[in-house]
Amino acid sequence: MQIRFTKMQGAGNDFVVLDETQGRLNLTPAHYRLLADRHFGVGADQILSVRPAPTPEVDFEYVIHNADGGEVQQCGNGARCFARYVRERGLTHKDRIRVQTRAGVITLQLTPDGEVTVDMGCPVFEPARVPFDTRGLQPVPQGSGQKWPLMLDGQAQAAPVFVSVVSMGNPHAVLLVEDVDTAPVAQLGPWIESHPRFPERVNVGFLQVVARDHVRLRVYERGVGETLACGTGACAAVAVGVRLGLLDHAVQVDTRGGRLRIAWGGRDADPVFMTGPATTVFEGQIRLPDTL
Ligand SMILES: N[C@@H](CCC[C@H](N)C(=O)O)C(=O)O
Repeated sequence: MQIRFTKMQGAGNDFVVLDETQGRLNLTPAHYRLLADRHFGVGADQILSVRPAPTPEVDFEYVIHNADGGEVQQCGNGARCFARYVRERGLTHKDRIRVQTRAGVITLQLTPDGEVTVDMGCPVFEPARVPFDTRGLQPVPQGSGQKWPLMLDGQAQAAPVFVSVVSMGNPHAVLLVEDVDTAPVAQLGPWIESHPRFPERVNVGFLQVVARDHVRLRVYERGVGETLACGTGACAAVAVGVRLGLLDHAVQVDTRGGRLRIAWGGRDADPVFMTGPATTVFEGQIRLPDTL
């Protein structure tokens, strides 16, 4: 089969976007892996599918697959690209778009300067809902937050790594580091991503606090590896930083691929707002095997 796609990026987190508003393409996990493959396919961190609204309360359904072919609940940088995509293709004329994700409904607002602000919903810190298995662990309190000691079984490192856990619809573990440039992202990222205490695996954020309103962040994403930016990772890192008493409520997040602005009021019922860029890179067609 031959399918049309649009390549997009938000702060360097890149996507293949597929229009399924006129009918499902019926792709398998192997098809998503091939689309994401940077040598044999188009190349992307995630594949985003635009589907018709499943209920009258929303405008579209937003379906996300990681480069490893697995379907996931949420993607922040992708949400901004989704908003630009549906507007650029004339699928809606609205500036404020509500979409159904596997993690619930989120609202995307196109701003006059071409950026997109997303209401990403409320962070959830309850470990069981991340999910994170705390059995036998003693948390270290800090501010109104917690850090959990994580032993990396079978590794030379004897001391625990301390992580804060939070769900932004998808699971995140956040570690504080002195300097993201020298942080052991390639070593610790995959160990923590697949640590048995995270039954659904986890996205791993390495957070450097520069000032109360400015951080630097690298994220080792579940199902992908390190990406140039992770929108939900930025929301998770700022929410954790606020809870630990390290950050104010509006924070500039510098990633390797660009800058995001995150605002969170600090209470359980406060949603996190993420603002940043979204760009169309090119459009094309790709031939995929019918069965894969
Ligand atoms: N790049 C994303 C997150 C995509 C999903 C993530 N890898 C997961 O498995 O939960 C973002 O911008 O939020």
